[in-house]
Amino acid sequence: MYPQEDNKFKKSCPPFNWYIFLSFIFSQTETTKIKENSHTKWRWLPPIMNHAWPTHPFQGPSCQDKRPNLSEIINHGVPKELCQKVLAVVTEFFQLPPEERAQYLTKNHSKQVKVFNYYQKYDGIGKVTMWSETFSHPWHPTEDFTHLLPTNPPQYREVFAEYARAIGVLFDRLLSLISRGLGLDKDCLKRRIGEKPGLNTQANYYPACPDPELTMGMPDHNDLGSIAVLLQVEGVTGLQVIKDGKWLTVDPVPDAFVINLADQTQVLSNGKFKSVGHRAITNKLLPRLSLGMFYTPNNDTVIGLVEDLIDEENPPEYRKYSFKEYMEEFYKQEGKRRRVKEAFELQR
Ligand SMILES: O=C(O)CCC(=O)C(=O)O
Ligand SMILES: [Fe+2]
Repeated sequence: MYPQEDNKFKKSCPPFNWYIFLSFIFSQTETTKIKENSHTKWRWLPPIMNHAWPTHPFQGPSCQDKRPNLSEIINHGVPKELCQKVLAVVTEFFQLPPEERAQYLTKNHSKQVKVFNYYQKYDGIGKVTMWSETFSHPWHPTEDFTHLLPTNPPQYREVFAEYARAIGVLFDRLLSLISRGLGLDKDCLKRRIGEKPGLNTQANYYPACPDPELTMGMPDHNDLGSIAVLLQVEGVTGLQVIKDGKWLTVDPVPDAFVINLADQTQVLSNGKFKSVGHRAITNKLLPRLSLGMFYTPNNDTVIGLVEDLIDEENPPEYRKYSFKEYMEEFYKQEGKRRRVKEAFELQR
């Protein structure tokens, strides 16, 4: 697998010096803060997904989640220059002429490399469409899909492969930290997420929006897999997290990754770690780019309780399911604020 193979990268990492400096970070205000960003050359580009202009104001979805789990980490070992390079190359991709990006446009989710929007149908916000465009593809094993990735921008394949190797190392560290945080052996979570995990990236591009009140970048959701490592461009906010029923803005911190705990971590930890409810809003002045890397079980993996976490005081909260069942439930809930893991909760 990627991390073990990549000794060259490991040697270049700083010591394993984790500093989770903002656990449960929440900014003090829900106001979107926008700073001019001199490093990123943005130009306005209408999203190819959203031709229809929304006709009534966005109401804001409600969410009951009380204890989100989101952190920003620094000293993560992924070189700053590499993060900047990958953001630059993905930005360039979104700045290609729409016809060029449109070759990847699809509603078929079984496609490996695709431009799409998961949330175009969404109850509760009426006719409002999402003001975003997402480019998704696997990030490992590279030899299986690199030939499908864009050749324009020309550096895309090479930069992405280098970034994917570095993030592979990071995922191993995170999974082992979370396992140890649960009092389990360091490989436990990775083992439970299973062989041949789905390793996909999602680059989300949110063009500047003439009236952000009328639409959403990405609606309220929880990530599906185990954890997500999210890189945001500096200087443009958009990510929000729900806490005690309030949306709070997560300002990008220089050189930091946002780490979202996702649904499978909540289930496997029997509710000890919470999957975070989050969304992205748009702004009037600047486009925004975020790049998520995901680590997800494959369809055959059975997600079930970890015996060491269960006792009289902590009875199992979820029934066993295959990830295929979980994804069927996910697609069944299209158009709603998806609450997929809730469908597998055991009734008391
Ligand atoms: O743009 C963001 O910050 C959020 C992206 C996100 O939540 C996702 O890709 O699942
Ligand atoms: Fe997400």
